Amino acid sequence: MQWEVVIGLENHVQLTTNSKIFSGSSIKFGAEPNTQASPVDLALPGVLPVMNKGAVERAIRFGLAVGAKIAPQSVFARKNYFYPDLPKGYQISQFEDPVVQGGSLTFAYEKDGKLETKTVNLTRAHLEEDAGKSLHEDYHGMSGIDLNRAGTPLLEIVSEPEIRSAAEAVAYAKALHGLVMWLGVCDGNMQEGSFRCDVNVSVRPVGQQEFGTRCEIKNLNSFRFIEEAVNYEVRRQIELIEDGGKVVQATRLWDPDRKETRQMRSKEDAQDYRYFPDPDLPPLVISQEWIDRVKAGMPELPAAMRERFIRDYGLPEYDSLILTSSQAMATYYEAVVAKAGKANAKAAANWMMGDVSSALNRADIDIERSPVEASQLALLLRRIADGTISNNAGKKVFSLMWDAQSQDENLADTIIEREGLKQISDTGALEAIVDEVLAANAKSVEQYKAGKEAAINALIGQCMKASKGKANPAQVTELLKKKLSA
Ligand SMILES: Nc1ncnc2c1ncn2[C@@H]1O[C@H](COP(=O)(O)OP(=O)(O)OP(=O)(O)O)[C@@H](O)[C@H]1O
Ligand SMILES: [Mg+2]
Ligand SMILES: [Mg+2]
Repeated sequence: MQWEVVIGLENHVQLTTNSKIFSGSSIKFGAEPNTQASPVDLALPGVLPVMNKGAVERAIRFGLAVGAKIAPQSVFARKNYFYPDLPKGYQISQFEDPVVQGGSLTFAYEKDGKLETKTVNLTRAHLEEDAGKSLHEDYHGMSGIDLNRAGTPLLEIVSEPEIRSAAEAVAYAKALHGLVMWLGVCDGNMQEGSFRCDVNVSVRPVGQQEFGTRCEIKNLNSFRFIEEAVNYEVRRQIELIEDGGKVVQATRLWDPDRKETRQMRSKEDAQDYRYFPDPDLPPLVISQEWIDRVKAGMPELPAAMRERFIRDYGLPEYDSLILTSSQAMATYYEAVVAKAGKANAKAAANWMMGDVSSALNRADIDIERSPVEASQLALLLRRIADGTISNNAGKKVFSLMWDAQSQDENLADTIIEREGLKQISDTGALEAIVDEVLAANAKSVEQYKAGKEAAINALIGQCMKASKGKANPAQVTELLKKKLSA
């Protein structure tokens, strides 16, 4: 049987406010346990929550960026459940009328060596408060509760079940991560839990309309865990069904050490939470003026920048998506093009998606910390474009520039000179090489003259070898053709 994978993601994005969503307590990470929990966060009797405007503003930013509807009026509800880290016995969230409705996210990824782009629709994004944290290790031999995180503002972003593989799920999550950081609504720190992902996974026979039963893997805080957990879960569900079993809707946890998902609890449905509007909070009203004000203060958005890259630099959609996957990447790219010229825009994109990205991945650093500066890369591109060095020599120069960790604006020239990488473009010198090669390769010459055009490649290869790779291949080809047709 052929199976199709169906995935929907819920992302909990911690907002970059200074204080909590309904109280003035700080949300700064790393404070002593229980030093940042106010009576409001603890729901002590007689206190009332007050909505943090900054959190709403960030939700509006996000909604505008994904082309969603910003609800003119949305409602906070109580989601009731019992857990030791939830001091109130309920979480304030949004249920029926979320603040952000609809929208979509477009992203690029590689599938079986092919470059793909995809748009996933969003269901909603709603504001809610985070719960506290149970400390199971090393607390006087007991479990302790740290309520510092209780009341931290979150935006929960929910996708439609339109994702079809682990690779797509990772690409979606990365695009979302890049976007919320771009917008400044989240610091994106996954180790500190600022960006967490719940992955809903089901499988169905190819061709079947109805969805299979989903399992939800909670709280994944790395892209690798998303990939591993989805792949494991898909295999588990298929094996279960093929053995005659049935998937039960459940919440599962990913165990990164044993590389498996484990059932945490059978899934509760909305009705189990007994949602009802929070009587302590009035409806959240957002005027068009407020939306306009937020819009006016937003940076150029990735979607607009993408269009501009396609229009102004002639880039394919895939390239434009990759280059706008983070603001730092886009800024770097534009700085390279500004110095290397628009004619080198596509070459700059290729370099960034190729050698630059590989080097960053190997060093496990972001582009902000790249030892090769945009202006240094731009000079290298110009030297390749003007024929000073070959593309291959360019790769060597790049790797030497990377290791040099130098601020030298002319680093590329310095290295080309030092390593003697300049192409031989002097026609006299080239002619000598070409003549020599023609004399020594009578057989290829004969084949070419007999109409086998591919025979010229062998001759080009010989010329490159004779010049130790420094001949300009375009010039060599031209010279060879001229001499062979003479
Ligand atoms: N059959 C299915 N297979 C895979 N994903 C699904 C399926 N049905 C729904 N989903 C996805 O599951 C997610 C459901 O999230 P939603 O927040 O609406 O509800 P929930 O998980 O029940 O609530 P909670 O926020 O309490 O976890 C969505 O991303 C949706 O696309
Ligand atoms: Mg949810
Ligand atoms: Mg869920």
